Amino acid sequence: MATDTIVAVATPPGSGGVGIVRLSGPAAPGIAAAICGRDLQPRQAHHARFLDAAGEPIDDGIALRFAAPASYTGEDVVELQGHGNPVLLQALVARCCALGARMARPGEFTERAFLNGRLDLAQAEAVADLVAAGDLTAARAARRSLDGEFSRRVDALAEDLVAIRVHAEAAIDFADEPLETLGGAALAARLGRARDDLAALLAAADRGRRLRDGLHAVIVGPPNAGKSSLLNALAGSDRAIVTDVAGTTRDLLRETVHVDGAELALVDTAGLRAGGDAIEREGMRRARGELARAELAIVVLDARDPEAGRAAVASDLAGVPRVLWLHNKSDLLPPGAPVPPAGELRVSATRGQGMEALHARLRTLVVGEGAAAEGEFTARARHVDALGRAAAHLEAAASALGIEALELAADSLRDAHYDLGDISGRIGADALLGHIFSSFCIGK
Ligand SMILES: Nc1nc2c(c(=O)[nH]1)N(C=O)[C@@H](CNc1ccc(C(=O)N[C@@H](CCC(=O)O)C(=O)O)cc1)CN2
Ligand SMILES: Nc1nc2c(ncn2[C@@H]2O[C@H](COP(=O)(O)OP(=O)(O)OP(=O)(O)O)[C@@H](O)[C@H]2O)c(=O)[nH]1
Ligand SMILES: [Mg+2]
Repeated sequence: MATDTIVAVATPPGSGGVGIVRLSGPAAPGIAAAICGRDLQPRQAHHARFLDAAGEPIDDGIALRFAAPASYTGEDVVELQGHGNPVLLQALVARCCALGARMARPGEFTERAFLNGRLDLAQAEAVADLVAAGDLTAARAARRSLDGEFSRRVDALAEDLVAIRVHAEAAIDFADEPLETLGGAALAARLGRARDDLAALLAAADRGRRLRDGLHAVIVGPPNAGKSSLLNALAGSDRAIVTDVAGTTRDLLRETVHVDGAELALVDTAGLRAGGDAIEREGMRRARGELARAELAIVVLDARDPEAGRAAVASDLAGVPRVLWLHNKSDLLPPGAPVPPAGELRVSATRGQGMEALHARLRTLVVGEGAAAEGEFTARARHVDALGRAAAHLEAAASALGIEALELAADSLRDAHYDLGDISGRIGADALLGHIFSSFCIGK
């Protein structure tokens, strides 16, 4: 348990209806009593004046105390909920510091919740994901991780590994007997199941990671096809200038959008065509530079003449790992117009036709096939990496078991078990902690 007391403004910078100063640590109740002029009862809302050193009110508001260990951090916690004015909030923080608190580092409240066993590491990371979630689907996935859904699956697997390790270690002690008589077949079967479970968890975690990390997607196509209109439709706002003049967009325009929980870092670009003035040519140069780094190209064609557009961009798409072809302006097509080739979508950016199918396709491109929305949770590259290492160690354990090299198998099983421990942070992960919590916002 920490001996010092931390303080920070927990609400976002700027002014708002209410602003919260949060304290955690043993001195929090005393500091709050000095500021409020009386002791605070745990879990009761008190309306109080928040006093400065001279006894003059800095603000008035609601004071709340949570007594250790029944608090967010597991320590004594106090919240001073004042008016949402940054000047007043900073004055309150300064007063808390004068009374013995110190300013919290980013993520330090959640770090303390972790250190005091209120959350495991994957859950603590999910707090940051929940705060950053760009839509409700992403928030729900983060919520599941925060509730421990991901951690429970990791823990269940870790428990299986413990049982398998115990079995393997016991067999080592009877090394003069054949493995068969020591339940070798059952051991191999259990290990096989653990490998299957791990593979399924790895796939789910990788989807969770892609959900969180998103894709860098570049919108390209011939001039006037509706690229900027598409960006606006996906963003749900008039981000980009749209006109009927070919060559409207010159510079790159970046916008992060969320489709069904998946994040896309979208870039609108200048239309690609031969010729153009100096500005337009510079715009095309930038568009091609962006394409070279794209994880996904969204090609917008005019549905009335897709082949001309296709020819104009085809040579620029080499090396882009994913390409989605859209036939835009479907509303202008005559009835009975030929349907696009398989895999290509017909949409109308301005009328909204086909946008639902587009959302579904984009989500699949980000998260991958087989991504059941149900039960999805957020995960990070760090988790996927740990699961991948554990999977490699289980492979090695299975091979070793196959040649009855029990000691080797036991070593690999232990390594796999430790890999899983990195995810929850329950088995020595000190080096990771500073890195993880420093990416939080202050006051979280
Ligand atoms: N005002 C306020 N709102 C907030 C937070 C906060 O710290 N303060 N949170 C901060 O992230 C989130 C809620 N998370 C919280 C998690 C646990 C506890 C807590 O006091 N837990 C105790 C008591 C549980 C109970 O009685 O229900 C415990 O777990 O023992 C508080 C907030 C979002 N809203
Ligand atoms: N009817 C119809 N018009 C559209 C649609 N999408 C875009 N447009 C119109 O097509 C014109 C060009 O749209 P933009 O979004 O500016 O096209 P762009 O591809 O960004 O064009 P540049 O930036 O010049 O390369 C505008 O007049 C839009 O209103 C659509 O789905 N249906
Ligand atoms: Mg444009």
